[in-house]
Amino acid sequence: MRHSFKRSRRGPLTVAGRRTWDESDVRIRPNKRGSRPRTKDRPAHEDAVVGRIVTVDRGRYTAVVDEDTPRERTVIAARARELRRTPVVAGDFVALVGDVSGEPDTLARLVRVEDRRTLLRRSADDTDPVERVVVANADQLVIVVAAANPEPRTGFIDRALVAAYDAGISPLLCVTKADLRDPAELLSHYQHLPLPVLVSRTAEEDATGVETSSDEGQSARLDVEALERLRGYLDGSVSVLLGHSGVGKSTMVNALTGAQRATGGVNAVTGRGRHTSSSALALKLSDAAPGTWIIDTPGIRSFGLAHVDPDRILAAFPDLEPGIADCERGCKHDEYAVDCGLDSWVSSGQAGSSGPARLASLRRLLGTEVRQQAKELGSQ
Ligand SMILES: Nc1nc2c(ncn2[C@@H]2O[C@H](COP(=O)(O)OP(=O)(O)OP(=O)(O)O)[C@@H](O)[C@H]2O)c(=O)[nH]1
Ligand SMILES: [Zn+2]
Repeated sequence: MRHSFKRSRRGPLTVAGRRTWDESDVRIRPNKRGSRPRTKDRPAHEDAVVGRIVTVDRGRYTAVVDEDTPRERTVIAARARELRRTPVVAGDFVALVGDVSGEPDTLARLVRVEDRRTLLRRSADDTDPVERVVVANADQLVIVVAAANPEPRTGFIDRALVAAYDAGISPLLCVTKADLRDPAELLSHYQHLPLPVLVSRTAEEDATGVETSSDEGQSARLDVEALERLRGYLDGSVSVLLGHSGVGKSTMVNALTGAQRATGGVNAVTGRGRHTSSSALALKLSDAAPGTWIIDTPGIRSFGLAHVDPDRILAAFPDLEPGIADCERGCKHDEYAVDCGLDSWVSSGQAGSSGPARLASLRRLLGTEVRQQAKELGSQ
């Protein structure tokens, strides 16, 4: 401990080469799914271990190190002074020095944040250009809505989709409570989007179900087929779950993770009975491939989109994207755009028979920022 403390006085300032990082300085390096961030070319802290941040709470960073080895353990760390302006979020890979034993009452020092594959972020609201980092290194954004109770909001889904496409994260729509209402009408809005859909429901009496319960202890029996399909999508990836209160998120997460949240794992270490903070929490999926995590985001309810670049949304529509070749510089390609190349691209049939519907869907997303001034995610 003393050794590493001394190092902090001289060494780690070379890590960043500058002292005034802010969130926009964080580099994002697109990378193949599943590969670990590179640690070479980094002279400082050769003795550091790299861990995955599972949650952040009041200046304490909880990381899992030696993941999927017999020495896997949870280490609590404090951020080194020179990183005090660097955002560190669930899903980040970080370098830890000092006491990394993970024993009770030990505290490691977090000295470096590795390059990120993806970064899910939001503006404070549509008019505030300051970006907030939400979750790092996610492969997938699972947008959870209920077919009914609470009523699904297409505005919420659209905003989440835009945030996902912008971040280069694949979205997945998960509709729960299909036993209460047929979600067909809701889903018709999304049939022309690059968006896999999963429908979940409680099990019929004579069907196989998975016994689970919500964080509030309400028990439910979920249809096993839907749950297994979801598990198939999650397997091998890091997935962020996003959804309003009451949609059945914790019921599902507990079914998938064996309720680590309530009984052990991370929280045995943080000393709390269950995760109560509003920050994101990464949980390992039980019986899944190494590297399968879901990150629950209980506190994230607004998704300001001021930072979004329309071209990044377009990238999610490869059949339409070539159409912008003839657009004028700065064309927003939205419904108000004049002489947008997408119109002729689609009307000349180059995007196929579903082209017009796809373009309408794309434009709905591109207009999301303009259309919705509300801060609250899903309030329209
Ligand atoms: N009918 C029906 N009810 C469900 C289903 N899934 C969950 N529920 C119930 O919906 C209620 C809310 O579920 P939760 O899991 O607490 O929802 P949540 O999204 O985690 O909500 P917060 O914990 O407030 O964030 C509970 O009473 C569940 O038992 C479902 O597929 N069908
Ligand atoms: Zn255009």
